[in-house]
Amino acid sequence: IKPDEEELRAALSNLITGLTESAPPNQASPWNLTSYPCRDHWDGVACDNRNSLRNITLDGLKLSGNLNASFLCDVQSIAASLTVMSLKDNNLQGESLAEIANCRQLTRLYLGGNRFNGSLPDSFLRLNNLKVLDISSNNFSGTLPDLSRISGLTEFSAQNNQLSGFLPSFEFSNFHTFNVSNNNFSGPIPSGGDRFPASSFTKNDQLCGPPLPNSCPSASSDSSDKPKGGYSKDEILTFLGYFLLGLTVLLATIVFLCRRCKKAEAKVEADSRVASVDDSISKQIYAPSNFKTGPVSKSDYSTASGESAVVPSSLIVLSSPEVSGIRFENLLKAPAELLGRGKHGSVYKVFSEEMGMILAVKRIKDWTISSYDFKQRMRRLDRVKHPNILPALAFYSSNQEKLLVYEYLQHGSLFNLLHGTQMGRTFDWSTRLDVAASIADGLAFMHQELREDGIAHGNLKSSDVLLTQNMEPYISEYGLVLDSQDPSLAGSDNSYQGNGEHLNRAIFRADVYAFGVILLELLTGKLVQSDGLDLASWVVSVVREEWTVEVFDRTLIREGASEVRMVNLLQIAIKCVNRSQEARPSMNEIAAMISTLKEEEDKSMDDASALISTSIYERSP
Ligand SMILES: Nc1ncnc2c1ncn2[C@@H]1O[C@H](COP(=O)(O)OP(=O)(O)OP(=O)(O)O)[C@@H](O)[C@H]1O
Repeated sequence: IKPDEEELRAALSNLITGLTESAPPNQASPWNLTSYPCRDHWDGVACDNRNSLRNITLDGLKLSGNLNASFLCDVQSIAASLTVMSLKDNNLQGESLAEIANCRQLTRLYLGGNRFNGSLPDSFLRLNNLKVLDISSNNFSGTLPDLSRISGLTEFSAQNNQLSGFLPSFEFSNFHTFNVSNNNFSGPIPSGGDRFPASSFTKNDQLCGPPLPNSCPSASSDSSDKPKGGYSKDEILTFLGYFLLGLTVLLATIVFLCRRCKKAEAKVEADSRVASVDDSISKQIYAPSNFKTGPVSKSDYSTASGESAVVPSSLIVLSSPEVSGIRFENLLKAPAELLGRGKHGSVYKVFSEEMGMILAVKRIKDWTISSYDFKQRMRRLDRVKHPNILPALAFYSSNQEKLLVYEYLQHGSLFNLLHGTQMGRTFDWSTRLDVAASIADGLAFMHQELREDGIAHGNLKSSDVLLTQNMEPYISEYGLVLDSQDPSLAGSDNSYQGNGEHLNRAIFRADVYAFGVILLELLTGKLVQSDGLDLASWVVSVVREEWTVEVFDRTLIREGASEVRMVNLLQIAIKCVNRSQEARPSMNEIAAMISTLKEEEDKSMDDASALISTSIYERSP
């Protein structure tokens, strides 16, 4: 028995004990808690071949009491694998469902037909793999979090609750089931809602617009808006418009005048700050190192390293409240550890006492970008956020030096997981597929948003994919340096070929190549370059010889992962590493292909779990 299954048994025992405490004796636990959940096939429990929990189905078992989701979702091995949780038609209650959000792999969550109350936790927005959410027939109240942000949601059932407020602006065309009837929702139904019948929205007194028969009151038409002897809504809006216009002009003038004053002041202040920062740097460089770990000297990431540093600016904090007020000088003083030295610079783990947090500081060397362009680029990147892209918290730029500050993610990179320490984590097929899908989503999103700016990742490798405890990937260092393993992009001098539109396209297609290499690493478990082995050419040649199965990671074969879907993913990878850029698909196309594969995988797991649930009902009296 793997230690994980012990852990799983303990978690499920805690869960079920809490929910059956007040049940009559014949309603006690459906499980024999001295046996093992996966090996002994507990009713309603579906595991994969590695004995990790995939689905838990406890519908209609008269369970009661407070659901404590942390028993399951705070256990890393469970959170990393659980995709379906179904607790329908019991007597469960409890306001604190927030911990369910730690089960980040959930695709289907059924809580309908219970007595849950309070508002739906905002933390549910973190469940970005969710496809089905059923909270119907409970006592939920308050407004809904903006569930329209969960882009994969296709079924939402929330009828028969006391939910109120406006409906989030759902993209209804993605949904095949939608029901919010019999609540207290108000305001207009977002556009596209008329794909569903009125019965999906009825019994919400204040809800209006198609498909409901009552149209929404128009802001301007109704003359009864005009109170006796007063002003109509139109008139009030016009006055308000003039007033705001006047206010804007006034504010703009004040801001303009202040800026002029500040510029003059800043010049004086900058001179003194430069002097003081220079002073602190030179003191530190020549002082003995106070780093706690690692053979790092501060000059490794300070600006000076022998140049009599001219520091034109302090650290620029981006839109991160966590690090506001951070100072470059204090970063230099903090204890640091060298994490790695790459082609383009080094990364340090820095403990910032000032912030009370651990940071990863990347020092980029020899990037010829001007300070101005660098700042523009960083600010542009800061405006594009995706849950799988690690944002920079702050940066520093001088002519000699560029520093980037990120949150330090302690659970290591995809590279470490595949080729180094696994830190007790399993990395089964479906988790690999999830990781691939999330990276593809993140890249597709960034490519779409930053296409016109010509900012691709530029240097994607499995060491840039950092994982959280729940195996959620974050791509770091997006948009920092132009470099690529893509053989079709680099010229003999490693410079980029072409110009204008062609170059722009090539830069994005180079990311596609790099992503293909990551897929190959996930599938083969092999290093990109080990003893001269070029992974992409090796895989292509093996496949050409029709020995496809030979390429897959043996642990995947042992696990019994679906060969069909592994081959499908391999085909996508091979398209990505095509030597001709033009023949490669776009990241959007790739993300869609992988998402379809993931759906097939989830469906096959659901079918397995449906078989198990059927057997529960067959066995119950
Ligand atoms: N935010 C972070 N949190 C934790 N570890 C990080 C973070 N950023 C980078 N690392 C780790 O630091 C190490 C060095 O990173 P770096 O990006 O310099 O390596 P590289 O990708 O091999 O180099 P280069 O990008 O310069 O070619 C890698 O192991 C990486 O996983």
